[in-house]
Amino acid sequence: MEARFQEILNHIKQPKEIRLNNMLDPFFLGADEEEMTADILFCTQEWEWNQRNEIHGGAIASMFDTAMGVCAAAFQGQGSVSTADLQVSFIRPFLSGAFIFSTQITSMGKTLIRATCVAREKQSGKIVATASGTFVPFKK
Ligand SMILES: CCCCCCCCCCCCCCCC(=O)SCCNC(=O)CCNC(=O)[C@H](O)C(C)(C)COP(=O)(O)OP(=O)(O)OC[C@H]1O[C@@H](n2cnc3c(N)ncnc32)[C@H](O)[C@@H]1OP(=O)(O)O
Repeated sequence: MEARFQEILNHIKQPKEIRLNNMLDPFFLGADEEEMTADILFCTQEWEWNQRNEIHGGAIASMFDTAMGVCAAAFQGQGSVSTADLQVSFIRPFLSGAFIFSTQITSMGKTLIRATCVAREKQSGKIVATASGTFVPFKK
């Protein structure tokens, strides 16, 4: 399973062009195949800041999209996924540093993959945001 995650992350980090997934720079920490859970680390960057020097909510939503999308693609075994919906709760500001996004694939259906994700500040372990999303195997 680790090889599959690395394959996906290498794939999204490879392009020389500027791409959002690439710029967010996700780092794989570990996965449990039976539980369909995985941890992905994001280290915040200055371009993600809002005017108050917090991480912009859109960047946080993108981290959730990438974390859960990578997990959905990894646990489905092959191919990519499209995001059908994404719901985010912003609990505490992302001030700086590193954040661990722990995804759980809650349902691997025939047509829909459902996931939840909890983001914690790495240093304190405090929950800073939560999300849920629905993903669809990419057909084209
Ligand atoms: C080596 C390893 C490799 C593996 C590599 C894994 C990488 C893994 C990374 C995961 C990490 C990233 C995660 C972020 C992922 C996102 O950023 S995805 C971007 C945001 N999401 C979207 O844009 C999804 C847009 N929505 C849709 O495509 C569809 O609504 C859904 C979600 C597939 C659901 O399908 P559906 O309900 O059956 O709808 P469907 O009728 O198929 O499509 C609706 C319309 O969209 C059109 N459409 C659908 N897809 C397309 C398309 N691609 N082009 C043009 N039109 C399209 C259809 O033609 C249709 O248009 P009309 O015929 O009505 O005019």
